[in-house]
Order: sequence, then structure tokens, then C-alpha cells
Amino acid sequence: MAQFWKPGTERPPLLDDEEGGILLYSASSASSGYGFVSIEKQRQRLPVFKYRTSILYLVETHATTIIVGETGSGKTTQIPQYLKEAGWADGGRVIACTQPRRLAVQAVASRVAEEMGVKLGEEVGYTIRFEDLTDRDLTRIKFLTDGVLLREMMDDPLLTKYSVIMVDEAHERSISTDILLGLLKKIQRRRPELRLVIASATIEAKSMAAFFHTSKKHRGLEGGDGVPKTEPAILSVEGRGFNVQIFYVEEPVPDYIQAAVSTVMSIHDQEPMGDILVFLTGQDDIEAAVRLLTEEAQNNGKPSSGLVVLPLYSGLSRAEQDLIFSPTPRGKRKVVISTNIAETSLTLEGVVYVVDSGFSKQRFYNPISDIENLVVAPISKASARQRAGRAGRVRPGKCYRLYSEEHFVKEMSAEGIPEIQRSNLVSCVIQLKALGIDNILGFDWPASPSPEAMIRALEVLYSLGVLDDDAKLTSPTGFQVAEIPLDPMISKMILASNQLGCSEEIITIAAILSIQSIWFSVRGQQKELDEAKLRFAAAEGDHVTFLNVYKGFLQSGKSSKWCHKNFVNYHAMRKVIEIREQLRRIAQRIGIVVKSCESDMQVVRKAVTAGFFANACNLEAFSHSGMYKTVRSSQEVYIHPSSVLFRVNPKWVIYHSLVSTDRQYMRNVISIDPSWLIEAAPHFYQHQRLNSIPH
Ligand SMILES: Nc1ncnc2c1ncn2[C@@H]1O[C@H](COP(=O)(O)OP(=O)(O)OP(=O)(O)O)[C@@H](O)[C@H]1O
Repeated sequence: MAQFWKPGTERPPLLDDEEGGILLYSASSASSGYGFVSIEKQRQRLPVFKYRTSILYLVETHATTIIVGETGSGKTTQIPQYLKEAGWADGGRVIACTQPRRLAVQAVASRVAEEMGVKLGEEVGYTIRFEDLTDRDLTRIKFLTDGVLLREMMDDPLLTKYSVIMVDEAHERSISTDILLGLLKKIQRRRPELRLVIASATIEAKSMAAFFHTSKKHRGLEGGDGVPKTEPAILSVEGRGFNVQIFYVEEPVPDYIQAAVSTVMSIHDQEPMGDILVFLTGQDDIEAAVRLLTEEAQNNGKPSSGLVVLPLYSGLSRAEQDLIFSPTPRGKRKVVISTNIAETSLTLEGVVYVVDSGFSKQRFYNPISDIENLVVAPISKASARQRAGRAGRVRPGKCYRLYSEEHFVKEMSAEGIPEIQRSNLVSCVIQLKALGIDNILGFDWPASPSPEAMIRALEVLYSLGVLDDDAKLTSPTGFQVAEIPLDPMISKMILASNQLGCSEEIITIAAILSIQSIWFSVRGQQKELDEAKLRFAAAEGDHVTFLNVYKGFLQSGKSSKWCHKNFVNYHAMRKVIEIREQLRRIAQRIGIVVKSCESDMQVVRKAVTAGFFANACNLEAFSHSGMYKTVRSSQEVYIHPSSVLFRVNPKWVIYHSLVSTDRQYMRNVISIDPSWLIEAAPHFYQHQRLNSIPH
């Protein structure tokens, strides 16, 4: 029977395993303790080491090997090395290992390079979007995001340089992982010598095996003369890293940010040294927790200098993200407050304690209303285990779950819904088209997306001028849009800015739109933030306001003081500069002349319309509540209070995204002239409430 713990009130008692039994120590870890041991010894102690021979045998004899192993068992760091040691990278061949997240790619690659005693970027390298640290001649093990491997297929459809492709963290079921699995299955038919390793913490191995089990008509000379068996092999790696004790709250917590903060404080107060990793949902939560934590530490009379608090979310610049890997100063305790980007594959050496809010931001798309929302939703059991697994990687750890055990057992789903079944598929469809997959509806998916979502995506791409009447990529627009690794609507906006002479401005806007927010919102200081925004506010809307902020930031000499004074998030602005530079390089590569329109904001608004016309909304006549209807599907939407157009309510607007709370709110809104809609997308608007759009 589990015991319970209430965060922030009492010292948590020791607990049994989350499923009722005592947690397993791996055979090696239980006996070893965690003093200094050589890297070679550490490698041999990992649970996966006992399976080295079996893994190599299965990979040799089967086209596909599915490896299921608990978090921390050594799948990611060890299997590519075993394959290399067994000769799979001889003769110029390369072993690939994909990850869903960029941060994990870099971290794992540098760990493997360290274990092999080689320089990162030579024998072991990595590639993520906008960054390639590999050597064409030297790299034998390459870590990369699944999205990057998909892009590589555009140049080399059969991925001929790879001998083995390991798809890691397959249980996450990201869109790119699912597309990749579908395409790899196709490639295997043409390249029987290619080996796939699918690694996962919790995958339903049988359904994955069924997916890869090629039907008889496609089978070759199985098993004979070096031809691998087409039936996938499944191997279960028993054992995990070190013991992680799990604690649950007694009662549901009313405010998970506050609860996370008090839990951190009681760990700091009562537990031995060791870093803390906290999982919250997004930039706002995280920044709020960082602030509260600093305040709490001071209120309690404990110097906040005892804690080194670091935020971690995708909107931070590389340099800021990298801080989480820096060693904790002597006598201090590091607290990393993160989104789920730290959930898989990462090893933060000092982390002993994990605090799990039980929530993450997830995308949900409704193909009927054609609305995609990013909502805070409960995580799955699989995610909860991954989060707990971030403790106990180099020594025993503890995980504090800010939800009850009953919630974990009864309410949380075993696995999340695959991303492909809850996302807008515009980017996915364009990728498949660029790879020459014409029959998108007939594509062999590990989990099928809804036909409605597919059809919606085809419609949008057609109206963007990316697909022609035969649903093939248009030339040059379709090919250019496919070349830019961004949402096709943003890519189209960038292409349009070239013709309109405002690419300098649009690239800045695209960079800002790709991060969550450039504002620094402080609980209880909304009024001050609103006043600060007014200093930059543009009558045209948020996009033009962003340009004003960016200009101000540059004029200040990129000063953090300036940001502080103006409630602008300094971290976010540094990230904007970084993304902007990458976009500028891509734009130039595809022949865009980077040029400024100076103060002509009409062309900027036209370029936004060229990409986002499908998000046009019309203010309901006589609406005093500021209600808009989307032109596409007559959905009721409102301008978000964070927009500079809140309460201004221009007649026609375009939004960048929707958030759903009590209502559907439009975030990042710009006013437009409706005649631009017909100019930008005549096909799209031909049948849509044409009468309401003045010509
Ligand atoms: N940077 C690092 N520093 C110290 N130890 C590390 C590092 N990276 C990995 N390890 C050790 O190797 C172990 C296995 O890590 P690996 O990423 O290979 O596991 P995994 O089975 O792929 O788990 P997950 O799916 O959680 O990533 C870790 O638990 C840790 O003990």
C-alpha cells in the first residue's frame, strides 16, 4: 500500500514502487555505489550491456529489431557504439540514431564522443535543423533529429550512406517519427541490406512489429545468404538505472506552479545535496516559477544564492540552454525548471530530485473546425515515467509527483495519442509531397491520421499555391516552400515578402512568431506590462509592434537593462536574433533578396496575408463583445487580451494562432484590408463567404 506525501508540509516518507513493488536496481547499479568509476566500467554496468551479443545477433539476422528498455538502460548511448564496434560503420558506412528533440541530439552526441574518446564532430557527430557538426569523411556515428533525417531524404531518397538507422524514443510518437517509420518501411523494400533498430521505453512492441512485418508478396529470400529476416525481432532489456523513489501528493494541488515551488523549497531545506529538475508546461509557467522561487528563498531567510535557478524551454537561446549542463558550483544546488524538452534522453549529471507537475502543453487539432490549439493537458503514464527517469541516472534519486497516486493509476492514459492524430498536417503533407509520395491518403502509417485532417491540409496547400490541380508540388513556389524548414504558411509569407520588398521585416516577424512570447509577464504586474507594450504598440497590430520592439532592442545595443525596463524577455530576444540569422541564410540560399521596406507597413501586412489568409476573421456586425467569425469555418473567436488590438477590434484581422481557454482567443493579430484576401488566395476565397468580402 502506498504512503502519501503532501508537498511543502512534511518530509516525504520513503515509498514503494509506483506500481506497488520495490523498484528494481539494475544488476550492476545495486552493487556499485556511485563513486568514481572509469567510463568503460560505467558502460559495462548499464543494463543493456548484458544484451550486447543478442542485439548484434538480431541486427545481423533481422531487417528490423525492436528494443524495449526502461529509461536509463543505455539504449541511446550504447547501441550505436556496439554497432560500430561490430563493423556496421566499416567501408565508409554511417550509423544513424534519430531523436525527437534537438537538445537530446546534442547532449547524447557529446556523451558518446566522450565515451569513445573522440572529438565531437569527427567520428561522432550530430545534425539538427540549422546546425551540422559532422564530417563527411570521418563521421561514423551520427545523431540527428528525425526531422533532419526526413530532410536528408530529399537529396538521397534511399538514405544510401546509412547501414543502420536507429529510431530512438519511438514511444513519443512525434509526427516526424511516424512519417519516418512509414518511409523507412518503404526504403527497406528497395534496400534489404538496411537495418532498422526501433528503440523505445514503452512501445507496444507487438503493434510496431506488426507494422514492420512485410506482407508475403514483398518478402525476398528471407534468412538465407545474408538476407535478413523480414519478421521483426523484439528484444526486451530488463533492468534500469538507479533506484528512483516516487512520492505522490495526498490531495490534488490547486496551483501546480506554487506547489512545485514549495516542493523545491522543502527539498532544499530537508534533503541532502543534489540538483532538482522541475517539469512545468511552458515559458510563462517557468518564468513565474523562477521568480517565485527566488522570492521564497529570500523570504525564508535562506540566501537565494544557495540555489542556482535555471529555466529551460525551446524559446531560450542555445547559450542559455547549455547552462543546464554546466557543473553546479560547490556548495550550491542547481534547480532546472523545464518544459518536456528535458523529458527524454537527457542525462543531467547532478540531478537527484525530479518534481513533476503532471502537465504539459499539447497540440490538439480539430479537422472539422480546422482549429489547432496548444493546451495544457495531463501527461500520460509513459511521460510520467520518462520524467521520473531523469533522476536516478548516475545515482539513486527521488521523484515528487504533484498529483495523487489514484490519478496516476486511474486517470492517466498509458501512452499519449500519437501527434499525427492530433495535429494540423500541413507541414507533414508538404514533406511527403516533396519526397514524391503522391498517394498521401494511401500512405502506410504506423497510426493513421484522420482523412479529414489530410484533406484540410491538401486544401490549404492548394490555396497557398504550393500544390497544383494534380496535387503535385508547383514550380517554383511549391519546391521553394518545401525547401524552407518552417511551417508552410510562414514560408509562403517569406516568399511573398521577396516580391513585396519587405523580406528584412518579414524575417524578423517570422523569427518572433516562432517563439512563444517576447514579453516578460510577471504575476501581479499586468498593468506595468500593458503600459510597456503601449510604448511599442502599432495601430496595425502585433506583427508591426514586434518590429518596433526589435528595432528598440537593436538601438539599445541588445541591452538586458533595456529589456528589463520595457518588460521584454531578454532571453527570448537573444533567441530571436539567433533564429533570424538562420532564416536569413536560408532565404538567401533560395534566392530571396533580403531587403527592407523601411516604413511601408502596408506591404508587411500584405506579406502576412499572403501566408496566413486562411486565418482571416471578420468582426461580427453589432458585436459589442468583440466577437469575430473565422472566414473559413464561421467559428466564434476573440482577440486575446495580450494583443495590442484587444478592445481596438478592427473589422478584418488575421491571426497567427489560437488558444483555447473559456473561449477561442486569437494570438498575434494584424489588421488587414479584406480585398487582399482575394488577391492572395483567389481559389480559397472563391466559395467562402464571398459576399461578405468587399472587392
Ligand atoms: N552525460 C552523461 N553523463 C554521465 N552519465 C551519462 C551521461 N549520459 C548518459 N549517461 C549514463 O548512461 C546511462 C544511459 O543513458 P542512455 O541515454 O543511453 O539511456 P536510455 O536507455 O537511452 O534512456 P532514455 O530513453 O531515458 O534516454 C544514463 O542513465 C547514465 O548513467
